[in-house]
Amino acid sequence: MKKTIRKSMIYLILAFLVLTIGISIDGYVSISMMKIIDSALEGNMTLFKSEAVKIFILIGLSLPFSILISYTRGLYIYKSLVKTKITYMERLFAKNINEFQAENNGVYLSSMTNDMNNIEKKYLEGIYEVGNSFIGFLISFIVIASVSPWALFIGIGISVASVVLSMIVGKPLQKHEKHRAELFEGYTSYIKEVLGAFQIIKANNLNEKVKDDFYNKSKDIQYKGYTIDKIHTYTLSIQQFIVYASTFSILLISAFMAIKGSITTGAVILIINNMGRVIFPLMNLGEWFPKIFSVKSLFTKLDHSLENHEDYEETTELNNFKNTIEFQNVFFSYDNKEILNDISLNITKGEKYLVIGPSGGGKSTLLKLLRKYFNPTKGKILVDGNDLKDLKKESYFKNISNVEQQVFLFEDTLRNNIALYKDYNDDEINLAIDKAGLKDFLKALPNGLDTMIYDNGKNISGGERSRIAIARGLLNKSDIIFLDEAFASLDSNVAREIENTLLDLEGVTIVNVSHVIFEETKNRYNKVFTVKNKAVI
Ligand SMILES: Nc1ncnc2c1ncn2[C@@H]1O[C@H](COP(=O)(O)OP(=O)(O)OP(=O)(O)O)[C@@H](O)[C@H]1O
Repeated sequence: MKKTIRKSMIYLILAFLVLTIGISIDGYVSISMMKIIDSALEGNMTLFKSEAVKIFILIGLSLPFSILISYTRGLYIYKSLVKTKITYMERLFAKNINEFQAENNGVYLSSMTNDMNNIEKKYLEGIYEVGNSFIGFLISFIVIASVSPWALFIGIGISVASVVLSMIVGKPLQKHEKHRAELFEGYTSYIKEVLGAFQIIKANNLNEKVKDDFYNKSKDIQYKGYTIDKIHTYTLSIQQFIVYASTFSILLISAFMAIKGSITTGAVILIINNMGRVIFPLMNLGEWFPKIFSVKSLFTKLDHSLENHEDYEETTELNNFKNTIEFQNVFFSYDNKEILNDISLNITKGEKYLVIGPSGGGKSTLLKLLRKYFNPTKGKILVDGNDLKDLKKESYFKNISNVEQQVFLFEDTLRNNIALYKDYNDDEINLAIDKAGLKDFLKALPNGLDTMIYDNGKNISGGERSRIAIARGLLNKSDIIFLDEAFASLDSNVAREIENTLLDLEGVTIVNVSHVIFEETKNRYNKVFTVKNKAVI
């Protein structure tokens, strides 16, 4: 993820360039001020006139530059953050389905909210602030050093002490930030779960338990935040002490030098004026370095959660499914739990298959292998002679439609939910709706296909959801449709009707995992597979 941010470096360089010019103008203004004060003390009218003109020009320039400084800063943060978020999404959707499902979604939710916020507030803003401080410090330092080289030595001492201190403090902070990010993951998952289980919690009087759990989780996060803030406060106090002690040393030295006559009164005022510009950047460095270091562990965590552990290179495209899917001595285990043992079977294009068997027997697992969510632990699945493992996911997925047990509905129109954002005309959509048994449902909707579905279809019944998923599959005109308990929420007449429609589809291969079995439709399947005791009969 860090590499992504580096790609927005050009905006950072632009921002620093504008910053350097803006701060240099301020530096010139203070040198001019020194000369004007000295000209007044010496009664030198020529010097006064030339410096007065200069100072007006410089002050005139400072306005557009201060506007440009905030504009380029904003542009850098905006471009870098958008790029980081987009890269995160791209990498997230490059994850294998099985590996994504193995993780708790809370990890990703927390990364997209809390971690991204930390990257913006601590890393991106931190890098800018460090650059700003460094440039500011350097220019004020040159300005002071041009009238008093002694300040140079003291300044170097201050910088070294501040930077070393920040590095030392940065280490434990990294550990605490990493721990806080982990606590946030747990917290986000918990909130997701509690909101999802709102009805169950209310109906079973679990409010008190939820309150206690919530208290413990929030307390841990807040306490971690408090620990991190404490470390920041200690560092800042020590930094302030170092900076103040050094500042007053510079002040005393410059006053002493003025008494001795080695610098002018104007130079003393210049040093005092610029002292703030040296102090502030140093304190800023002390504040931002530890924050930047603390985010380093977040990048490692993000990269780790986005990695695919099984990094197999898929090499083959599948344009159309033409002949067969063949299981050759397939074994499959979740971790060490064996579910399928030495399965060999054939699925032929255009034929219809019913998959039945006891609960927990492995029917959905068989379907997951067919859907390429998992690869076999041993053995091969060949699609038209190509190893399914080698088929590029996108090309395989174009040929199949999945009607899942859990149907997700987007917050969008019914049309987009059925067409899944692809270009189909109303006639095609209406035909799929008819075949999926959604005609009466559509008639009753106030805006027909343009009716909005909200909040994952909370006003839509389980049966209507299944029929929307079936309509998706029919509209997609895929070569293969995989159904997993698609009829479970439908009344028997509707279920039988839709099943017949699916069985009538010519040239389309259907694999239907179902507990709902009708004797009259069962006979229409070319084969019935029973998945039981790790075998398929
Ligand atoms: N992701 C997973 N990790 C570990 N074990 C799993 C996973 N998914 C399923 N299992 C286990 O594998 C076995 C087979 O599950 P599967 O979902 O394939 O059964 P099924 O026949 O479809 O059951 P049902 O009819 O109840 O849906 C079960 O014992 C289940 O607990």
